[in-house]
Amino acid sequence: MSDPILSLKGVRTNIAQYHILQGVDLDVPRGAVTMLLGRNGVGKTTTLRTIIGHWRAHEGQVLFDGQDIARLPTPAIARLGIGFVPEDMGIFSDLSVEENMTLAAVSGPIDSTRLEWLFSVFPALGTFWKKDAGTLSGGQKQMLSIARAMIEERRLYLIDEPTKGLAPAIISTMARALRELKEQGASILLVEQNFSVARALGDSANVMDDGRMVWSGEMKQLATDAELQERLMGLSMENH
Ligand SMILES: Nc1ncnc2c1ncn2[C@@H]1O[C@H](COP(=O)(O)OP(=O)(O)OP(=O)(O)O)[C@@H](O)[C@H]1O
Repeated sequence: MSDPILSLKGVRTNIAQYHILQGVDLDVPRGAVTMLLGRNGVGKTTTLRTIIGHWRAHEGQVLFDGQDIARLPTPAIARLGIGFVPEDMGIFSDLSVEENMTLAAVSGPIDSTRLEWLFSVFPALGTFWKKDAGTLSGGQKQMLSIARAMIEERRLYLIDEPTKGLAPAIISTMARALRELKEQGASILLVEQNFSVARALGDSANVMDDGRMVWSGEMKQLATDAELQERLMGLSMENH
C-alpha cells in the first residue's frame, strides 16, 4: 500500500499495570474505510484512544502523514485534523443540539452547506436543534455525536462502535451517513461490531486479538470467508 494517512508501528500501551496493546501494527489508507474488528476486550477502543492521545503509547510509533504524533497532547493531535467519535458519545447533555454543534466547529462558524447536509442525513438534529442534548433519545444522541465529528472536514475520522445498541432503522441512518462521508473521500478508521455494517462499508479490515493485530486484508475477503471469520473472531456477529 502506498503512503497511508496513518500508520501504527509496534505500538504498546499500558493501562495501570496491564499490557493492553502489545505491539500493534496498522495501516490506514487515504480515502477509504478501514475496519478495526475483533472480539470484546481485545484492544480496539484502546487503539483509537492511543491514536488520539487519551492513552500514551509507551513504545512504538503513531505516524500521521509521516509525523510521529505518539507524544503529542490530544488537542494538538485533534488540530492536525483527526476527529474522534468515542463509544460513550462525548456530548454535552446540558447544552442544546445547536450549542453542541457550534462547539464542535473549532475553526470558525458552522459552514451552512455542511450543516444542511448533516440535517439531510440526520433530520432529528434539525427538529431538535434548540433542545438540550440530554433530552434526546439514545439514537439521536449517537447521531449528534457523529454529526459533531463531521461538522468540519477532518483528514481522518476515528469512530468507535457508532451503531452499538441502536434500533435497526437508526443503524441504517448511521450507515448511510458513514457511506456519504466515505463517498466524499474521507479517510475513516471504524470499530464496528455489526458485521453487516462492517461488510457494507469497509474497504480493508484489521482483526485484533489480545492486544495485537492478527489479520489484515481486504474486507471482501473476510466477508466471504466464514471459516476465517470464525477463526479470527469466533463470529457470533449479527446479521451473519
Ligand atoms: N481504564 C481501564 N482500566 C483498566 N483496564 C482497562 C481500561 N480500559 C480498558 N481496559 C482493559 O483493556 C482491554 C481492552 O479494552 P478495549 O476497550 O480497548 O477493548 P475493545 O476491543 O474495544 O472491547 P469492546 O469491544 O468490548 O469495546 C480490556 O481487557 C479492558 O478491560
